[in-house]
Amino acid sequence: MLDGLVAGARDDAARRRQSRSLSDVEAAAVAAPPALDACAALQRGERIKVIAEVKRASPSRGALAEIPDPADLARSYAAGGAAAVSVLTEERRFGGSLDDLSAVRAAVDIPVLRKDFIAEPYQVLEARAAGADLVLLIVAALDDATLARLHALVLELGMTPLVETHDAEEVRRAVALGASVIGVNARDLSTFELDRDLFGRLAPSIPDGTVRIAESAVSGVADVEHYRRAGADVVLVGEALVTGGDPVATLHEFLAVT
Ligand SMILES: O=C(O)c1ccccc1NCC(=O)[C@H](O)[C@H](O)COP(=O)(O)O
Repeated sequence: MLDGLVAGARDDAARRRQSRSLSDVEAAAVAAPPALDACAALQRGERIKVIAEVKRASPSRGALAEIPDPADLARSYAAGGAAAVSVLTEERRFGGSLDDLSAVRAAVDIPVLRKDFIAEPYQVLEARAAGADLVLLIVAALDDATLARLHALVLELGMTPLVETHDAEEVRRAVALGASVIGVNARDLSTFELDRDLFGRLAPSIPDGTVRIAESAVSGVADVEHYRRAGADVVLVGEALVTGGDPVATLHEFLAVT
């Protein structure tokens, strides 16, 4: 499944490159207003922090929510106290786009994450050009050399890499890279099964001082409490916010967790 998602994202990037060359996107990335300090925004606090996701659909769940105006949803997330907004920009299975990212960037003054299947420098440059502050790098999708190259490029452009892991070996690779923000995704990318205890098993291997993010599988406040007890500084939440009624009220519930 992951290979297919990465291949699709690469094909889509190649198509966009037909109308926007590497040098054009590079110039736009350099000219974009500076990225916000996402690492500072996500540092451990007295209360848990939330990255709130703009998520229309997913391979595991199909269509989730219409979201005609991602900027409006992002404003609600910011009003509810989210520390950052995640925008799924993958087009085929998640129904997202870089236009969504640009619209969200223009609407909020908190950090914005490009959540996609990033495998090439062109996609990192696109992210910066669209105003992203954070870029997802999925360890399972990248060999060490590519991971290091993309990680360095994200930093060079002033953004923060969110390095996503699924097992102990991937955490080891993320730590070896010097990642300052590491996510553990509870969703198995092959079976889509959710394991809410995975974060707790892997978190002790993530060095102190690193921002530890528990990604996926929050369906209610009990899951946020569970992740916090296991050491999460931040939870990344999609489905529960886009399907749960008033996102501001849901965020207030989650953000009360100490
Ligand atoms: O959500 C999926 O089905 C999915 C499948 C394959 C790769 C990635 C996938 N999701 C991306 C994410 O990591 C989540 O959107 C994000 O962590 C929020 O998860 P949730 O709160 O469970 O919607």
